[in-house]
Amino acid sequence: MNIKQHALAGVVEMIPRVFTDARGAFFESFNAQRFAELTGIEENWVQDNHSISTKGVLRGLHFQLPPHAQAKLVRVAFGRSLDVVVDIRRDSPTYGQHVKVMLDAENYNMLYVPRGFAHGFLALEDNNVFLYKCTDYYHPESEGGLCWNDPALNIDWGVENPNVSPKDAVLPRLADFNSPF
Ligand SMILES: Cc1cn([C@H]2C[C@H](O)[C@@H](COP(=O)(O)OP(=O)(O)O[C@H]3O[C@H](C)C(=O)[C@H](O)[C@H]3O)O2)c(=O)[nH]c1=O
Repeated sequence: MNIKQHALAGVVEMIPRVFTDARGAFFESFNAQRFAELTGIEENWVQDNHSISTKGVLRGLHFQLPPHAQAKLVRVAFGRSLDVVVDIRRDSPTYGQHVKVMLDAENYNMLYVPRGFAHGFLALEDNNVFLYKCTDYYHPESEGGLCWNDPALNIDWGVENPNVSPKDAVLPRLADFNSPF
């Protein structure tokens, strides 16, 4: 497995070692020991999520508030997604900044999203299968989010009118968000 640090401290992309043969391919999609060795990060992963989207669906930008904040390990098992992570750690020098990572099932890459970051993705193909591990359980009372097209975030999603849930359509802008991170 190779890792790539991104511009936002703590956000790490991993590309696993893939074994191919005449039958197809095999790779370890998660190995706690290898993860800790490579990233120096020790996490207790407690929940796996499986998210299926049609092309043009945008989910985000989401997070859970402390004490139920989640780190996530995200990947695409079928299709491609433009994954976006926004730094919402109030004292961070990169507060409000984002990174975009193309998660492609054919590249097998995955992304570690630490606590203190808002997360979202745009499904670029139909039957998009987005899988991710979380370090805390779903706690709906702690759900938070930011508006996907907040001009202050300046995120170029590459689309004008994604398919956004009614809940996501009314998420606040960064200026109206008082970060507890
Ligand atoms: C997240 C979650 C949702 N649900 C239920 C609640 C709703 O009845 C239904 C859909 O939930 P929601 O519309 O919040 O799903 P997404 O819009 O995909 O939310 C996720 O999208 C972005 C990309 C994230 O990073 C978060 O993990 C998460 O917020 O699943 C659960 O039962 N458990 C869960 O962990």
